[in-house]
Amino acid sequence: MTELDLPMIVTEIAAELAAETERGQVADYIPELARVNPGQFGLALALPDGRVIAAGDTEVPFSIQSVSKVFTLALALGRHGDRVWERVGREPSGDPFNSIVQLEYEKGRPRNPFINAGAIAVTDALLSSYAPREALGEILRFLQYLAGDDDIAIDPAVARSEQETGFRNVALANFMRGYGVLSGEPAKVLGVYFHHCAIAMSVRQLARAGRFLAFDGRLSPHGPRAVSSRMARQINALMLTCGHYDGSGEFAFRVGLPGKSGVGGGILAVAPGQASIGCWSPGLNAVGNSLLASRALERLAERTGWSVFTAR
Ligand SMILES: NC(=O)CC[C@H](N)C(=O)O
Repeated sequence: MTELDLPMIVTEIAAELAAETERGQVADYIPELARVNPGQFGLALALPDGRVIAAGDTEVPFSIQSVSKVFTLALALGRHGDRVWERVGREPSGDPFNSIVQLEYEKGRPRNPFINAGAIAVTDALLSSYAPREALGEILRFLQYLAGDDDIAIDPAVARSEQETGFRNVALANFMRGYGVLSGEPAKVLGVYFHHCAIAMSVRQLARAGRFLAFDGRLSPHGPRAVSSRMARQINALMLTCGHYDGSGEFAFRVGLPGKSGVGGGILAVAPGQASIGCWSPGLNAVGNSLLASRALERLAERTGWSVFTAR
């Protein structure tokens, strides 16, 4: 097989998407996110040899929002192992990320760790080992370690904005507390949840932070281990089946790689053995996933041949 010209592929995709006029809608239910300029686009690939290939707005920090759920899940699994699954399931929900409807039928146990209810339950699990401030410190340190970059922080304006308007998340947390699925006080759990969603990172940092998922739990194929290979495999499976909420089937069909989106417009995608991919464009499609980042990843998968469904 001929060697892929990744710098050219990445540059071309970034140029094509910068020129798009239809860019989706920025999330406006979190007022601070409504102010983000939808004209931005960035794509970064972290490769097995340590190189990062990037184009577009590669250094602009954006709100990672639900992409943070991948990292809190990894931390909670590392801390509590399979006991995490006592409070959250592993099935796609087929419902929007902030839906409450299944919770009543299913006795307050969220379908998976990537919908809001599930991620709030995972944050609650973390709080059985850490005080709120400590938990946020652990999450940030974990991301800094994974990305090899200390310059990753919480955006306080986004956290505040969400704290002031996150009524639906308050409902989800109280509902789960009513069923005993949350053990902590809802306000405390939500405080940590809102703050980890408000972490800001660039696509370069995100691509580097996701390397452990592309390389069997290690930061590079023969590098230091961050999580077990079993855990990396399991998180990838959940990203593929649940990472885009009720758009997960469509993303798997079009892109064919595990991915996790956030309403800030970011997507972390994983091409096992090949690359960890950070992509960002703030405008969202109808189900709350980045319109142009999804499109970019579809083109990247087509042009590289990367897919978890293809023999290589
Ligand atoms: N899909 C998302 O990124 C949602 C996360 C956001 N912080 C919320 O709770 O609504």
